[in-house]
Amino acid sequence: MSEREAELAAELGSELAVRAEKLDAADELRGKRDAFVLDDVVYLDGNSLGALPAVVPGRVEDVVRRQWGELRIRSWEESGWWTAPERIGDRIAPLIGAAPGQVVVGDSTSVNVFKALVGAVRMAGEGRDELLVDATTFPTDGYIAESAARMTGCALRPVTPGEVPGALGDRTAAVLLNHVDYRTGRLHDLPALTAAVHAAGAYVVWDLCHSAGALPVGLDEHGVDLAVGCTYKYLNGGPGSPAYLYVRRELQDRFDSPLPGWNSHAEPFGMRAGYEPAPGALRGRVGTPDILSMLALEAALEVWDGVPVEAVRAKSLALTDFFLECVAAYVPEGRVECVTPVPHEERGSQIALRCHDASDVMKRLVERGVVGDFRAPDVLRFGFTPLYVGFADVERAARVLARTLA
Ligand SMILES: Cc1ncc(COP(=O)(O)O)c(C=O)c1O
Ligand SMILES: Nc1ccccc1C(=O)C[C@H](N)C(=O)O
Repeated sequence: MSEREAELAAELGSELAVRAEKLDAADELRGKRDAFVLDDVVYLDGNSLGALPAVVPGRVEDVVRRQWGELRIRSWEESGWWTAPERIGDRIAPLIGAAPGQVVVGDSTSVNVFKALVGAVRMAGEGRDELLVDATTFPTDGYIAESAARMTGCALRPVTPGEVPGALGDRTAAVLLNHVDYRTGRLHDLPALTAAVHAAGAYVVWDLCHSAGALPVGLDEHGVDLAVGCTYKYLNGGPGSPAYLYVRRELQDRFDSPLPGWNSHAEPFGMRAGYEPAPGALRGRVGTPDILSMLALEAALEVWDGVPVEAVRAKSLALTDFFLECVAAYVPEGRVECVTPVPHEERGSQIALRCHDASDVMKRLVERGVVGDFRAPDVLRFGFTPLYVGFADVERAARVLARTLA
């Protein structure tokens, strides 16, 4: 770099740093950062594991020492343990555009994908023996779909989300899609794809792992049939926190879970030999809930009090726009290729940059205090959680990235 070039870069850098400061000062969500336990690392991996909300350790301590340690068995009732899956489901519901009574928390996302897909095929009924799955999906969804297809006697057709409308037909039973692609960060058109699946007389299952807590989903508004998602990314529930299952109210009576455990029985303590499903979202339950993780999640969700998802979306787009601008200013042209769509309506809350030495670059970035992640074979992934990431973080991340790529 010539002296003049270095001067220009420094000027540009200080201009962007000043802009970052102003953007942070004007940010309505700025105060939310204090609700999290953070250090001086720029944490851009909340799309893999959300940061720890400060309220969680104390709550978990109470659950362990008092609820478990002192109340013991009484806590199933007195501490609200038994009803936690539906209570916490109702806490998540507004974040994904669902009215109460349609979301139940429990099990992993993978297990809920299984329940939802097999449940969808069973609802579709005779003559519909084809299952479409997003060919670019996070692998677990593809594995589960393959097994669900085999078990239900369906043929599995992997297609890209864009190919779905053309692939639908009168044999399609169900379609499994991702709202935001885990690798590229592409946001798919949930309203249009849902409408297309319905026009073909089939059922749609949406995986919301990378959208819930980052952008409005509108499940009820768009008539989604079934949806699943994890709670450890933008919902900050903690490592391995339980996932959730949404079953649209009008379908609940017909939802025939392939995992009908005693927790979804109409009368669990009746200890009857025959299975009779509980009404409502409860039907999505299986066995005894994982109380420690579940109540940590419940505490974590308190950070959402008074936070509209629309404000989160607006900040998320501003953060990713600003990151793209800083990367364009600092990183030599051609060194990375952005694989995340630029139009807002096609972008989730992450930026994915492709470069041949991505694995190595991410290791060095982490050493320098900027934490994103690497996704094989060549993607640098940066997730922006609007509740705790600020604009100065974004500017610093792009600056350190440029230095690392040099
Ligand atoms: C889209 C998507 N689906 C599913 C999963 C994971 O499922 P599970 O919670 O069962 O590990 C992830 C990430 O872990 C994901 O990104
Ligand atoms: N659950 C995990 C456990 C360990 C490491 C990563 C994850 C992830 O969630 C990865 C994420 N789903 C992704 O989009 O890559």
